[in-house]
Parts: sequence; C-alpha cells; structure tokens
Amino acid sequence: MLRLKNVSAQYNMLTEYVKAVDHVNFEVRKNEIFGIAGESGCGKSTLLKVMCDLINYPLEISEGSVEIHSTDKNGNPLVYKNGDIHKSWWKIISYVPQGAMHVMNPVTRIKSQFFDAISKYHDKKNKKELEAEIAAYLKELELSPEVLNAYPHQLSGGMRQRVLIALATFLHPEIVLADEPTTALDVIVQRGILTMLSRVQKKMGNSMVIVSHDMGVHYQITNRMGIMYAGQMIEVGPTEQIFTNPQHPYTKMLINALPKVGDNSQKEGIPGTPPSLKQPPAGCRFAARCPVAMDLCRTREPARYEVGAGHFANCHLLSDMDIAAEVERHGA
Ligand SMILES: Nc1ncnc2c1ncn2[C@@H]1O[C@H](COP(=O)(O)OP(=O)(O)OP(=O)(O)O)[C@@H](O)[C@H]1O
Repeated sequence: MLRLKNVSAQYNMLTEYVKAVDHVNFEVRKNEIFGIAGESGCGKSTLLKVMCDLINYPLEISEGSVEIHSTDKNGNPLVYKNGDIHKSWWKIISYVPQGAMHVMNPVTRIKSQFFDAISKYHDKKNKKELEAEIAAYLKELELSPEVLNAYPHQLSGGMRQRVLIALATFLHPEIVLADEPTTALDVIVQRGILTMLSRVQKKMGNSMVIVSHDMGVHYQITNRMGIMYAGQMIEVGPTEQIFTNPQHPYTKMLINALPKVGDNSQKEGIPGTPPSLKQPPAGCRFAARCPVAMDLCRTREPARYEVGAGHFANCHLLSDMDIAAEVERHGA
C-alpha cells in the first residue's frame, strides 16, 4: 500500500517556486487501480514523480512524506519512505513515464533496453535464460518476442507503449505508476492498452496508479480516483461515486462536460483558466471559475469533508457551518 501524508512538492526556480503539489493526502490500496485526473498543468505528473521518488533538481519535496507499506520474504512489515523508495524501483515500484518514444533509447534494441533496466535487479540468471523469460512474458502480454530485436522507431506507438508496460511489470512490482499511458494513441489502440493494464493488474493483484486527463479512461478501468486542481487533490473517492455523485463544483463541471449517449445538448468546457502555481490565490483555488462560489471561498481554504464511504471533497458548500457563517455575514 502506498500512502501520501500531507505532501507538498515544488520546482525551485531560484527566484521563485512553482508549487506543483500542495498538501496532498491519499492512499493507493492493494489490488486496485487508482486514477488521477485533472487539467493540463495541475500537477499530475509531478505527483507521480513524488510517489516513485524521482526527485531531481529543480523538483523538491517541501513537506510531508510518501510511504510504501510492504512485507519481507517472511511476512514481516517493511516500510519504504521517500528518499529510499528509488532503491526499490522495478521490484517494489515501477513507473511508465509519459511519451513512450522519448523515454526509449532510439539507437538501442528493445532487448538491450530490457537487460539494462532489469538485469541487476533480477535473480542471477544467464543472459539466455533471462531472454527466454522476457520473451515468454511478452507472449503472455500478446506481444511478439520479435520486438526484442527491434529498435523503438520500428514499432508503432501502441507497441512501444505495450513494451514499456511489459518492462515496468516484468519483475511483478507491488505498485505500477503509469503517466498518460494512452495519450496520442487512436481509440482502438487506447482500448487495447487499457485492457492490457487491467489484465496485468488483475493477474498480479498489485496496485496501479493511472494518470490521465481523459475522464473516459478513468471510467473504464479505475476503481477509485482523485481529482486534482491547481496542485491540490480536491476530491477522492470510488470512481463510480465520482461519476454518479460528484461533490466538488469542479468535478461536477468535468462530469457534465462529458458526452452521454442520447444526450444531444451542446457541451461546454469550463470557462476561465487555472491559477498560477507560482502565486496561487488565497482561499479555494477554483473560486474564480466556480459558478457557486461564496465570499468565504475567496479568503479561506476549504477543509476536506467526508461525503460518503471513502468519498472526500474539499469545498465550503459541503459544510453547513461554513454556509451559515456566510449567510450570517451577508445578513449582518
Ligand atoms: N521541470 C520543471 N521546472 C519548472 N516547472 C515545472 C517543471 N515541470 C513541470 N513544471 C510546472 O509544474 C506544474 C505542474 O506540471 P505537471 O507536468 O506536473 O502537470 P500535469 O498535470 O502533469 O500536466 P500535463 O497533463 O500537461 O502533463 C506546471 O505549472 C508546470 O509548468
């Protein structure tokens, strides 16, 4: 299980900070697919980097901690914390970064990329045995072992993405993080990738985190999900609840903007733009775009409210006390 406790992370630009992740709390449970959704630039990729301990300048964690709770061979509890998690890459946690073409070495065959990435973590085996094991695993994932001899540019975008997923899951890590795994692929290929991810997760019974700006992806394969806005996680809950009973005005607008079968009404995007993460506004960060914002929303940050079993949202409108205070203020 992976847990984020009050995590803030920022890009240190020397004269200013980009506060890309702000006091984020949630957990990814065993045997589930957890989705992270939100507009471009809201901090989704940064959050994934924080989760897998990929912290390189100018990114830094300014507050909070990330923990992976696991067990050793004898079943004794083991906790990996940020700063140490990167030592367990591939075996405990693995990461499928955004943009399959850019993360692969263009002048190296897929086989060598597999060997380079995993051979030092794999139980000692000679090259031939390891290659046979990789080929068998590729077959299991419906990929021809022929791809091992190919260069990345010889594969289609969908094949490259499948190879990256195969690489990230080969050592059966407990947690797999995937950043926009279906972006830039056509819908048929997208469906194939989602089916593959879902099948791999079911087979391993591990945890998966999928970042995508596409709500359709979350609807199709995630069990629980979180909605990010301007560096903050503003709603978390079971995916079915997020779609049928969204609580934060931003989530409601995201869901309402989705096309529905039989509904021919014109869909509108969310007017306005997200705030700068260099100088985020006081109060609720969505207030400037929120059609139901109260005065309080522009001055005080909302607390997190539990609105159903395991369903949380940060909005003053969910607090009778906050609404009463607003009414009193206007009545005064
Ligand atoms: N290396 C960097 N240096 C400075 N700022 C950065 C860096 N990488 C990202 N940012 C900023 O951090 C914020 C969050 O970016 P991030 O890439 O995490 O968002 P995202 O939600 O994943 O966006 P997208 O969906 O477009 O990938 C943005 O304001 C972005 O401009």
